[in-house]
Amino acid sequence: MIEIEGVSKSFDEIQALKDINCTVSRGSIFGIAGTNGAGKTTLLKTIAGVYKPDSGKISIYGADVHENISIKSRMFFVPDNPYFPRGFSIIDMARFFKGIYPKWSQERFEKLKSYFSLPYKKRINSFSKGKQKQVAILLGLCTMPEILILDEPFDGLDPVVRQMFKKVLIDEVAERQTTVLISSHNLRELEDLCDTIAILHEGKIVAKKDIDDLKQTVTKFQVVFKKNFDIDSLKDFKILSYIKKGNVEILVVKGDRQRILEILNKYEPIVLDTVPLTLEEIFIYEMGGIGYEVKDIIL
Ligand SMILES: Nc1ncnc2c1ncn2[C@@H]1O[C@H](COP(=O)(O)OP(=O)(O)OP(=O)(O)O)[C@@H](O)[C@H]1O
Repeated sequence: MIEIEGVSKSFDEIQALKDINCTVSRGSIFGIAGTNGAGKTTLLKTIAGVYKPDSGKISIYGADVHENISIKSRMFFVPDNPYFPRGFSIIDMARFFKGIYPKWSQERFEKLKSYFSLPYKKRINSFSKGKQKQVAILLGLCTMPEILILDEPFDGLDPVVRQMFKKVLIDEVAERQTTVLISSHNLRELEDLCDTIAILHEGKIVAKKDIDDLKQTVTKFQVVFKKNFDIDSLKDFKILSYIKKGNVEILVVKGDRQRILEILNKYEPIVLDTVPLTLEEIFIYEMGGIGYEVKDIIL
């Protein structure tokens, strides 16, 4: 539903986005990870129609998003530093948004209000950065968007509130099929929330993965074999890492776990452990093969 085709964007001599191609399907939570300056904000602002790409295009529901008011009215963008008019409280903002967003839900506002403890009648500009971000996300949810774009939403939120927002977002997608795009400089932050994660580095998408698929297909095995193990017996699989430490062999292999276990069992292992991998480790192994210094890209 969101089609990004050959998008590039420069600011003077800085090329912030370089030929980005990607599709985001409806009802998915799509994460964009990358270090400071990778191009995350530029990509999100281009998707939100704030920036016009220098080349390429972004289509949402088949139409170009830039200067398209009808599409923009179906999305909500929470920037890294949300802006609130001077002197406005959350209640004032709710009243203001009710007037400009046709699908504003007062019912949802009341529900979220009882859930998130915030000073609803105080000036938002006096709030901490984390609290201002909470307000922006909360108000964004009440506009009942079809597409919710969140730039570094968890930055500055304490762990309890972060978990609460993650739950609200997951419920939102499950109930309303909202498409959510989230950026973060921390891959771990996106791990338990996103269906798909793209890693942006120096303006390019250097990896894009379906999370469930990844977790199922990449396994780490720690084995002590009785018989001499021949790594060639796994030639039908992609070996992402193979290390031998004394008599312990550590393999990270992509492919059907059951079939791999059958092969390893032929060497009569004395010890055979399958170790769950974090998403970060999977990306490191996967991208190691294409020569990126992943540790520098994902924090
Ligand atoms: N309005 C602008 N004018 C000039 N350069 C810009 C502008 N916006 C972004 N850039 C540059 O484009 C590059 C990508 O910036 P962007 O803000 O998109 O990265 P980011 O991944 O969101 O970084 P961060 O995590 O620090 O917010 C950077 O080199 C940045 O300096």
